[in-house]
Amino acid sequence: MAPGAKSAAARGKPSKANTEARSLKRKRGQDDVEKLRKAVDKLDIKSPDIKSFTDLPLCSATSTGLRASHFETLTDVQKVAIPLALKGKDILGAAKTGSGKTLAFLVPVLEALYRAQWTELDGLGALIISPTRELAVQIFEVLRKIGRKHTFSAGLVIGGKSLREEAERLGRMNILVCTPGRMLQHLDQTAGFDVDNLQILVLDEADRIMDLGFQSAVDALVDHLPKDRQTLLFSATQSKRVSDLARLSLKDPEYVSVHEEATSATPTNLQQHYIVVPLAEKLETLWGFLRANLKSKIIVFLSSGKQVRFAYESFKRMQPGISLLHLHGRQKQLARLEVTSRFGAAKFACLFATDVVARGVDFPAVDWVIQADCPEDADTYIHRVGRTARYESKGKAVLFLEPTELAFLKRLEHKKVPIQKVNVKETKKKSITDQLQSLCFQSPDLKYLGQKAFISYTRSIYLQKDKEVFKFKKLDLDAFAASMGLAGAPQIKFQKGEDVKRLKNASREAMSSGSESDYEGGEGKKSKKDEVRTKYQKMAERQNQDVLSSHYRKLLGDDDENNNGGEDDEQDFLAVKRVLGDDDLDKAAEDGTKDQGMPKVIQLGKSELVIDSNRREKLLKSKKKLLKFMDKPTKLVFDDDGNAHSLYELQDEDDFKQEGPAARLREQFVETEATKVREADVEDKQAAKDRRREKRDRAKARERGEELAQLEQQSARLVSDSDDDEMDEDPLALLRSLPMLDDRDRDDSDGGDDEPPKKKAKKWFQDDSDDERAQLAAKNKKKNGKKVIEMDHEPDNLQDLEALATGLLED
Ligand SMILES: Nc1ncnc2c1ncn2[C@@H]1O[C@H](COP(=O)(O)OP(=O)(O)OP(=O)(O)O)[C@@H](O)[C@H]1O
Repeated sequence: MAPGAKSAAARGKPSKANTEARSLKRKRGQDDVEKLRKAVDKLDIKSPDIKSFTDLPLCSATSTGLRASHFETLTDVQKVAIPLALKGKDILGAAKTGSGKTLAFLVPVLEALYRAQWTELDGLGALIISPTRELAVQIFEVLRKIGRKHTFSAGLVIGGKSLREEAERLGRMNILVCTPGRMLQHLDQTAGFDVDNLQILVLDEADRIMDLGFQSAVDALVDHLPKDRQTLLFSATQSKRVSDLARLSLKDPEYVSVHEEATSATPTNLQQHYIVVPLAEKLETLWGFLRANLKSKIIVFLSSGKQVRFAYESFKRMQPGISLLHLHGRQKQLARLEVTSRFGAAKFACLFATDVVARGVDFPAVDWVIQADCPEDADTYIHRVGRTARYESKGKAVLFLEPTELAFLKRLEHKKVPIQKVNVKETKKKSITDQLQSLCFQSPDLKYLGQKAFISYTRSIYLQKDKEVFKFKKLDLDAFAASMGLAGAPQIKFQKGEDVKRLKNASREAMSSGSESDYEGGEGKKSKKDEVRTKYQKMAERQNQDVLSSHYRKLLGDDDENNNGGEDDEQDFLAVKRVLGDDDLDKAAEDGTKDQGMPKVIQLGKSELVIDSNRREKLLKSKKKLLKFMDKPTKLVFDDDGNAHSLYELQDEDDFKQEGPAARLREQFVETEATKVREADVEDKQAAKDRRREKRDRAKARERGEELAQLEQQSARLVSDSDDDEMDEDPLALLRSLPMLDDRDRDDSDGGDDEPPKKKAKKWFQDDSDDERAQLAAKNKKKNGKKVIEMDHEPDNLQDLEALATGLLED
């Protein structure tokens, strides 16, 4: 490059050569786009020659990205869906799990924007919606890989960051991958976020997104989007419901169902089995399975987050010899992402999960999918087992069926799911009930988790729609509770009219009741993050955790519930109340209320003291302080036999009559009581007199001390005024200088000006009113560090004064 050109570039001014090069490039780009458009128009979508990505009219950026990501051969669904989508058709795509649907929509997205020569200034061109954050992250990663040579900006909108932080970037994005709730929140609240140019809308796991749980969010979201756009819907279990198509304003959609004719709805390289396991043997069967497959990568699906937590926590403590992970919708986003990436990278591991990863998530090389809890329907079954045997790999799946759930096999058959029965080897069976029992005994946390897991499982069964499969009444709940290590089956009550799917879909924020939020339907709701709540308040708020909640709310004094009238009963799933007797007080004080699982309630007389904070816990250590919480004491008298009686008791009427006429008895009673009062009065007066005398004597003694203090001050002053040498020479000089009684008397009578004589004189004759002053003086004395010499009489002669002076000097 010429020096001149270099300096021009350095100054930021494009050189003539550069400008020419750029316009040439643009021209070539336009030519390319034009060629591509023509090639797409000419593309025969039914051509058997379309086998690999190179057979498709794709721009070089996309082709390079695909090649660099090692994607060459097209999968069945890609062969059919990509050409149609390139031609701008709306698509309803259905293909088996792991068959490559992600690329079937990502490639057309990149191509559509490329051909439209989309730039940053054009705003949002494509929106891809996923039901879960995990899946959204995964789609975004694939997009980044294959789109690496494109210049489009792409973003992930799944929450987790502040709305404002996300909003700042939204305006600059060309492609967004999002979950419905969060996206809707932005569309509603982010000023200047313009989606009017949107070219393509994609719904992955479309049947799920069109489902009840997302209905309102998706409808509202679609309302914001322009009608004139291309729409692509994909799922392994696609529905062709006309109502759904109308909701999304699809225009003559092409139905791509490459495996419709297949004999099985699940991948052919997937082996599927079921075992019949009574509910009470489920955990030990699972344990036995894990112990027998330590060198495997396993996903265990359970029906609720609470069960996931219980299975994970209890198995972890029992150390099966395989690394355990757990994932459910109530975990924080960061933890969820960390678990997915850890499990993805692991060679051997077991992941306990809810349906949060049932759909779409592409963990590599999963060997086993265990469905320890029967899924709610056959579609969920298909998606769950689809986490293994993906693309061309093999996989195995086992479904645990309770003997009462065998009707589920019919549902599977109807959906063309080939499944075979197997039995667990007797030698592999091993009870873990004792271990779980002792674990629950040792750890109240685990026990509490177990109770919650028990309730959430039974509740989910009760709420299932398919009553032919899920027969709540036939379950042996006591045996189930025992198998979890619980001492008894927690008491449960169900709310009428609950819908299991609705509960499951509702977000964590939306449901104060705390049901699982495995999908991201309503995450746009306002969070209560800013409120500071205690652990017990949080426990109380989780109504749907079913255990103890209403009880805690009552303990916390929340009157709302008490005002609910009839609702009270409905919400009172289980009432567990720990009331400690007085005997427990010391014990509780000793252990400092170690049981952190629940607040303690101490019965104090008729009232209850709730120990729900550290401050109150400390209270336990002071019985004195506890007294203030007690009712007023009742005075009792004890008879000779040691029986307690209240102070006044009615006498037996017959006994009373035998004692004589009532009037006489009354007179007698009045007389004896009056005598008692008179005697007591005399005693009281005497006692009062004695007290006064004692007080006077004490005051006198203090007064004398005061006087001595005065003397000391005087002597001290004298000492300081006199010459030190002189003192050394004549120690009696001080003594001689002491004021003599006669002098004072004289001063008194004379009313001389030198000293305040009255004050001085008074010191030896103290009355009650002088008490305070005397005390003050005594205090001053002590401050000066001098000893107060107490005399029981006035120093009325020289000896006394000598004694006083000696005392002072000695000091
Ligand atoms: N053309 C291809 N060549 C090689 N591998 C591919 C191809 N297309 C997809 N794959 C791989 O197949 C796996 C499954 O793909 P993908 O996740 O898109 O499946 P899916 O149909 O969306 O599954 P699900 O229904 O579970 O969501 C991925 O690991 C992906 O990388």
